[in-house]
Amino acid sequence: MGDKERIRIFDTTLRDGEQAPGYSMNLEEKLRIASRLQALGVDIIEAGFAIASPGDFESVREIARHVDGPVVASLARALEKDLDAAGEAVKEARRPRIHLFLATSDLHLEYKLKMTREHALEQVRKMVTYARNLCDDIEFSAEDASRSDLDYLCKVVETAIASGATTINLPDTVGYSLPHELERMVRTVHTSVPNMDKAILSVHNHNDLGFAVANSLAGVMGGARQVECTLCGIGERAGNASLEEFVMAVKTRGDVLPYDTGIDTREITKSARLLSSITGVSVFPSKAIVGTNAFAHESGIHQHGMMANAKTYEIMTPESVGLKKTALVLGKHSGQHAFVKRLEELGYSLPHERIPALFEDFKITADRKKTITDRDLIALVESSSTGAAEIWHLVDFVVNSGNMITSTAVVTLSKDGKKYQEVASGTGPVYASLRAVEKIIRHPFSLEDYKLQAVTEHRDALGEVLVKISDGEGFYRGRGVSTDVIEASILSCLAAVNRMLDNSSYAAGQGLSARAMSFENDMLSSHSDKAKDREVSHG
Ligand SMILES: CC(=O)SCCNC(=O)CCNC(=O)[C@H](O)C(C)(C)COP(=O)(O)OP(=O)(O)OC[C@H]1O[C@@H](n2cnc3c(N)ncnc32)[C@H](O)[C@@H]1OP(=O)(O)O
Ligand SMILES: CC(C)C(=O)C(=O)O
Repeated sequence: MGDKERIRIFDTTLRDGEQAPGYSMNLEEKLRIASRLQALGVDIIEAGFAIASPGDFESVREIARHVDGPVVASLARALEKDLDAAGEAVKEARRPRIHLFLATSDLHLEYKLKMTREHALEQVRKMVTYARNLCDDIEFSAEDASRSDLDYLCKVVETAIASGATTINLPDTVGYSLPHELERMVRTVHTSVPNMDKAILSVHNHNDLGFAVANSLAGVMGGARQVECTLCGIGERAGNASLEEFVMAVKTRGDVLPYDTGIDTREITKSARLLSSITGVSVFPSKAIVGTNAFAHESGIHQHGMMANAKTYEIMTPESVGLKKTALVLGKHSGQHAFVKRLEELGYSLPHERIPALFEDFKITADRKKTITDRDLIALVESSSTGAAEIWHLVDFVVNSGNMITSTAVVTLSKDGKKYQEVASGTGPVYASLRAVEKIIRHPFSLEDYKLQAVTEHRDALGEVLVKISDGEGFYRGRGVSTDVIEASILSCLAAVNRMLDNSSYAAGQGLSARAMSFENDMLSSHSDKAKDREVSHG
């Protein structure tokens, strides 16, 4: 680390970040973010824009009072009243800073500020001098620097430093620069402003074209030693450079980037989560570093590689950003290696020969559901066949139902490789389907109990149906699981039917239905007993 140059991290989550619609925070929330930023190890916290409102002033002042370590800054226009407010708000900070700005591009000067270049230069001289009399640490930003005439920009920077600025910030205010242009601007200011050695050069990049982090790295290569950024990249319009992306780029590519930051990267995830919980805005799942997918793998080939060596598909460890571990998410792209591993983690060491069928069921479920949770897997394993002979199988079904019509169901089952189809109607689609089953199997039964419940959360949850049927000889239970409740109902009914028919042939030999009865007794005495439950499941 010794030969690496230190880049200061200037966090503006509470100022530029808060300027994004939907990200307003109250005093208590800002204090929580500020103390998180302190734990993260940022060098400067821009706490707000003191003149903007009494609430903003109060927030800056309270953060200045509470923060211990980082510099606390307030933004100000190049106006005495703004500088007075900013100076007053940060004065109790252990390390206060006033950050004033004035635009330098002809576009902003002519249309927005209605100033000539000369007038603006004089205003910079006067206002930086004024600010320096209020505070020793003065940052001057040349707003819209990247669209400013470069010679004029250099003159403004020289004047600001001569008037007492200790940090010079060159914003790409509208995210217009390409990385090589940004680097060139910073390098030109760095090498041609005569008194540049008396101030630190800084960059502040917006993300309108998605270059904010790339431009920040380019700025550093051009000579900047302060980078302005925000948690999760929030900020005006498309946002600012994201703190976590810049910091992790510097850390991860330390082989070619001879820089270092003071950030404790293990605090990153916690910080992003706090921001999200305070603002109520969730992080885009694919967001680099802090998105829920940033350390998650769903495809079989990647999961297999990850199980062999995590470096195959991860360039940084989840622990390095404060995450516990990589997530191997099971979905339709997953393979058997990850599937078996997850089952083992859930406590299922299944015989080898059961895996292909289970995996096939898993793929069918995964085609229907967006993600497969642990509860889905448990439901799949638990509902796989282990008990009664599989006499009848579901081939397909169609139901026609509505609140103004009688429900009808067309069900096709197979037995010994032959298909059988029946149509039935009923007061609801489940009833109609079960009647069609009854017609096909030609063995009357009554439905004694029916329970439907979601086994997993979310709208695409697996539904579990538990039925109890009776043929007058005994009671038989069945369980079915599917994302479709009608299908789950038919499957549960078939599980019970197969049990019933299996038992009938047994009973025909024995002359009684003792097995069914004793099973029923078991079920009644231990309703939640998984082993019994498995005994009647349909495969
Ligand atoms: C690039 C950036 O992110 S800059 C920061 C942007 N953030 C914000 O604007 C959030 C906080 N802002 C506010 O609360 C308000 O805009 C205030 C309190 C600062 C000013 O409000 P108002 O006095 O009502 O002015 P308003 O916002 O309508 O217009 C901006 C005024 O500031 C002037 N101005 C803009 N930038 C500067 C500057 N750097 N130095 C001096 N004056 C400036 C404009 O010319 C305009 O002046 P005018 O009122 O004489 O025409
Ligand atoms: C005030 C400056 C730093 C700014 O936010 C910008 O130019 O985007």
